[in-house]
Amino acid sequence: MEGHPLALHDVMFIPALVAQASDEQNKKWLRRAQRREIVGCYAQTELGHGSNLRKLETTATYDVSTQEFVLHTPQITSLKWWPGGLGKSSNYAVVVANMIVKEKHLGPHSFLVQLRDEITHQSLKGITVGDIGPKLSFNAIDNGFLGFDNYRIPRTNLLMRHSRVEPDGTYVKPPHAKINYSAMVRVRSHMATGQGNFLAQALTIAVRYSTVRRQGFIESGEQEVKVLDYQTQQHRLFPSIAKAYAFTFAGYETIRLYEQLLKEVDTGNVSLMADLHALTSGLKSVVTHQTAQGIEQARMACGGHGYSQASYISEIFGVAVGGCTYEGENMVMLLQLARYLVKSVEQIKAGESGKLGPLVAYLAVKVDGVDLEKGVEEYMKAFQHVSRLQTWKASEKFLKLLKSGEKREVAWNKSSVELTRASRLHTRLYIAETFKRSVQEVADPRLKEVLTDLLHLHVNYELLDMATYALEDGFLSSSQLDYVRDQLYFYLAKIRPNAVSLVDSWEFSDMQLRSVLGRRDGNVYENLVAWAKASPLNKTDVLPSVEKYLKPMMNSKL
Ligand SMILES: CCCCCCCCCCCCCCC/C=C/C(=O)SCCNC(=O)CCNC(=O)[C@H](O)C(C)(C)COP(=O)(O)OP(=O)(O)OC[C@H]1O[C@@H](n2cnc3c(N)ncnc32)[C@H](O)[C@@H]1OP(=O)(O)O
Ligand SMILES: Cc1cc2nc3c(=O)[nH]c(=O)nc-3n(C[C@H](O)[C@H](O)[C@H](O)COP(=O)(O)OP(=O)(O)OC[C@H]3O[C@@H](n4cnc5c(N)ncnc54)[C@H](O)[C@@H]3O)c2cc1C
Repeated sequence: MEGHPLALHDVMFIPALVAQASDEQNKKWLRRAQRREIVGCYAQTELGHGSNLRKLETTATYDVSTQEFVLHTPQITSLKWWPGGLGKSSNYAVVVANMIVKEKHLGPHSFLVQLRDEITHQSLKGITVGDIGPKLSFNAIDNGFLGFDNYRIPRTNLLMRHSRVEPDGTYVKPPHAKINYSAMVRVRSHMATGQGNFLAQALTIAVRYSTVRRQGFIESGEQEVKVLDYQTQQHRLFPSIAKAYAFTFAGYETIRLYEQLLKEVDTGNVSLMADLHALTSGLKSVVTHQTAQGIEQARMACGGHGYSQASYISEIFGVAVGGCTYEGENMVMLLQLARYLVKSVEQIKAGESGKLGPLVAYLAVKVDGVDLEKGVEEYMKAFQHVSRLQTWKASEKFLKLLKSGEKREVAWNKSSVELTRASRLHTRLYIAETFKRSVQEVADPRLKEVLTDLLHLHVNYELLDMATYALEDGFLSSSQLDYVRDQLYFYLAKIRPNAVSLVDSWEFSDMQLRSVLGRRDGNVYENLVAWAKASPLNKTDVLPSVEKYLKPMMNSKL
């Protein structure tokens, strides 16, 4: 859970080689990396810049006389800062640097760079490298810093699957300007399943514990109830169970799309890139934010014991919440999706709705109302409506400012809160639709019934959560919202008997969960006592600090 020093080797270093190195280069490097003869990381972010990649300061200047690139970090803010596994473990890195050839700045490109001696592991001359120190979490990963002092690498270490620099310095452009960002798109494509998994772990702990913990009464005179029987507890946990499933389904789809993209790019077809970038930018942002919220609710649902490290939920939270920042800060990524949404609106206004991709086609189709009692399809129409409403509103605001003479960037900034709202709603629609499609495809009727209950819970919870948008233009009436509320409570109660099976179906072992509260056998109290007794403070009855500090204080006559 805390990560491990080779995580980035598998998650980004190897995928960057696969996607960006040529076949010839990979004959040299990939097999060695896969056999872990060399250990690598992905070094892009700098002390001064992470989000704005065009302003990365590390330069790779081509020296035609020696056919080498000279890597250099000219000032303190140019140091690479944050890359996982960089500090101590890696001896190689895929380094993203601004490439300069014949004095022309050609933007960020990826290079394979050796950092440490393969035998002694000592850092090489011209390289400064180390660990950035303790973090909120993820402390088993050595996130690092890296500086270059005119460090030379061969020309052939530029990853050349899509763009090339010939020996004489001729630059061959990639088929798409952002193709070098593929390692990030890959991780973003995997994040929905990864985050769904974090959420699932926290929920397994909280749901299991909630069937062990008894506190208070629902009907007087009865035995104290399992806290999971309280409607508030169910409302705290069950919508997140639905989300963990929904995120996993959405993630399967984006992983498949990424694999498809890789194949298409190899045949020169880059048409999927913009769609996948927009989709994964929104998805990573919404999923990480909602996962962090869901995990924190799971912790609070465990009361005081949730705050103990014995719950392990705080560690899961610390790791998961990092996802709101890494692979693109969430606001920045929501604004990337917003660019795509605004462009879609501009297309519709220009009478080109036919050109819209399938995920945004709904933006052109107005619906006057819905009959929610007819089922999930009507909820989808309601989600489409609120997303369309907000997307148009935000886009119109931006376009109006533009028309009034504001500079594009200023108009964008003044509309950005509204734009991020549109991106979230669009992404939540996508999550609901993939959830619906995935449940429809389930063959086993008993499984399908339980998942359908979760889907119903999800759509009711979501619609209620975005109700202000739907009420704003009278699309939904307050009596329709009463219906949604009733449905929500109905499904909370319906899911209760299956709640433990739903979390057990994720099959986390006790070793994986590392939680005293979430133990499969339910023996929470005995093990909490044993866990407390094992605390380092309990190794001796009287601590040395008693003689050193407490006694002098207690005996002082002052
Ligand atoms: C098994 C798999 C993994 C499982 C993961 C599960 C979790 C498990 C945990 C494991 C360990 C944890 C790992 C943590 C690892 C973390 C790694 C990192 O964080 S790496 C660094 C990540 N950094 C970023 O994400 C930086 C964010 N910034 C950007 O991406 C860009 O700067 C930007 C997109 C914000 C802007 O880019 P820029 O070049 O400046 O764009 P322009 O303004 O010039 O142009 C915008 C234009 O380009 C299009 N665009 C941008 N990016 C892409 C892309 N990737 N693909 C396609 N198109 C792209 C964009 O849409 C715009 O198009 P336009 O038509 O002009 O609107
Ligand atoms: C756990 C962890 C692991 C990481 N691993 C790696 C790794 O392996 N390799 C690597 O290269 N990097 C890694 N990073 C770095 C990470 O990718 C960056 O921190 C991230 O992309 C955010 O960039 P930043 O730090 O520059 O944030 P900033 O951009 O400085 O964000 C600060 C604030 O400014 C806002 N902001 C910035 N730009 C805009 C804008 N255009 N519009 C509106 N608001 C804006 C943001 O929303 C945010 O609120 C890791 C980070 C973490 C936390």
